[in-house]
Amino acid sequence: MTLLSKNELRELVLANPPLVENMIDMDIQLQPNGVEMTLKEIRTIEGPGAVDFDNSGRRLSEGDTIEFNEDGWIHLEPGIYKVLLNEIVNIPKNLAAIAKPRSTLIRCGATLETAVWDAGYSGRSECMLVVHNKDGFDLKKDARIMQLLFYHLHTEVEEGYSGRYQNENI
Ligand SMILES: O=c1ccn([C@H]2C[C@H](O)[C@@H](COP(=O)(O)OP(=O)(O)OP(=O)(O)O)O2)c(=O)[nH]1
Repeated sequence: MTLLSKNELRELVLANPPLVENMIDMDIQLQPNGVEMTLKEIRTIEGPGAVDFDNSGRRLSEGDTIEFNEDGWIHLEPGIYKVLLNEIVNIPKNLAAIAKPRSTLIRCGATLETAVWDAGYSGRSECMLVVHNKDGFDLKKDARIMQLLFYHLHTEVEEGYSGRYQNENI
């Protein structure tokens, strides 16, 4: 696997379908080693989820949207939250991606928990925000919160992602 850098990312963002669409400002969000993703919405995570082997007993936790104030900010007390991103990603069959929070979050005692973006997935993704700081953390709508890192696969997958979250939130 090799990590894509800025010029390759720009080409793929300008392709059809775009690797990442609905960016606020491509010039700011395209970074040397990845694409910065921004905050659309924050929700609570409520009720027990469930997961098993064959997904027959899978149950997702629920949650409510937390509103931004009139200046576009949210103050979050310590805890866990679901984060919805503004951007829609379209991962081709020869790439996969992983994400990391911006170090600014880490430096403030907050972080994001993320999984793997599969070859062939399209959608507006969701992650978990964890606020560890006892005094909480403030976030503004559209904040750049995480970096998505795209990797070339040694071999393209024959069948792309076709799970439950395909085309989610779009
Ligand atoms: O932090 C992440 C990481 C990935 N994704 C997207 C891209 C990924 O391709 C898709 C599905 O993720 P995963 O394969 O981990 O889901 P699953 O729990 O295994 O469910 P399924 O088997 O239905 O895909 O969700 C997110 O929304 N958030």
